[in-house]
Amino acid sequence: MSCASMKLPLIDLNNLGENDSPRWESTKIQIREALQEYGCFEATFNNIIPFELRKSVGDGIRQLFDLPLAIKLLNNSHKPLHGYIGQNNFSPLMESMGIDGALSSHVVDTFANLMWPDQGNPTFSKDIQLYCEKLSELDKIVRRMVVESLGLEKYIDEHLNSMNYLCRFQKYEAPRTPHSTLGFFPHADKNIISILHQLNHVNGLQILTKDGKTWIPADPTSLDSIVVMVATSFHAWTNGRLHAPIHRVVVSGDEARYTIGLFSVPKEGCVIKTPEELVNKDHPLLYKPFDYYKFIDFIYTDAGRSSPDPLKEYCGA
Ligand SMILES: O=C(O)CCC(=O)C(=O)O
Ligand SMILES: [Fe+2]
Repeated sequence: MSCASMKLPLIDLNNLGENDSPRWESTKIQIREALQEYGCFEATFNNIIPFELRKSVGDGIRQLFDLPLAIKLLNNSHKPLHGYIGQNNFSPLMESMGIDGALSSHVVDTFANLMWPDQGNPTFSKDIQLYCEKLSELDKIVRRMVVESLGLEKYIDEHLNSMNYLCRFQKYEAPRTPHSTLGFFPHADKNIISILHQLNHVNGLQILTKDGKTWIPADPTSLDSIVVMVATSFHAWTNGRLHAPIHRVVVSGDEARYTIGLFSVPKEGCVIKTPEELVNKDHPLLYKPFDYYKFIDFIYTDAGRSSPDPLKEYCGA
């Protein structure tokens, strides 16, 4: 069932101050609780992403999806889910594109030159870089707080340095029917942390509660707010202390939905290994160390596709 009256925890991340300040410490507790119980929260972060930047990013992404299909198909990648996805059988209303390594100006310029071959798109490049830079700060704050809250300060640098950032843009075509239609099938993300930002007024993201009974609408309180979500590999690293929620997108009406996501993804060759400090009698080891991209390859095998819990299937302890 879907429950319109339930809401995600709302956490204000403006003016956090230094590590160890009272605001930092109290926010850390809120984040840890939200990620344990819901696997996600809604963050207000409006001092960090100016209104003009959000608007300009939104305009750029509309222009991007309006490009001819032959151009959009040039956004390809050998990694699954990193390049263009057209209206596929699983999610026919969705179209999605990605920039792998979006904090590098060279990477973003290369993408823009591919999409707009005449003269690139300097506004788009500048906006996306700045935007990803800002959202990556948010990702780092959240990961630092989680690691601190687990008493694992000594792992912070290693943890912060072992990630790349994948930026993805999503468009969900308006179904133009009165009833709700699935825009993105139910799934848990596989990476570390996903940050999702809805760019227009068309809602649709829903998060399944931990007990699997209720879909909570993640409708943003304001267009400045952002959803921060735990993905499977972070759930594994924390030995199950953080929940990686199943989520889906359901759309209705006559207007397309646009979103942008920034995903922290382990670097190539990175092995996810639960720190020994998190394993004890009450918390037996859930997953053996695994190579992130080998796990992703497994998901696309027959065994991976048919498993309700592919990580457990792949490397359950
Ligand atoms: O577009 C959205 O709101 C959700 C996208 C999503 O779940 C994903 O890209 O993994
Ligand atoms: Fe997702």
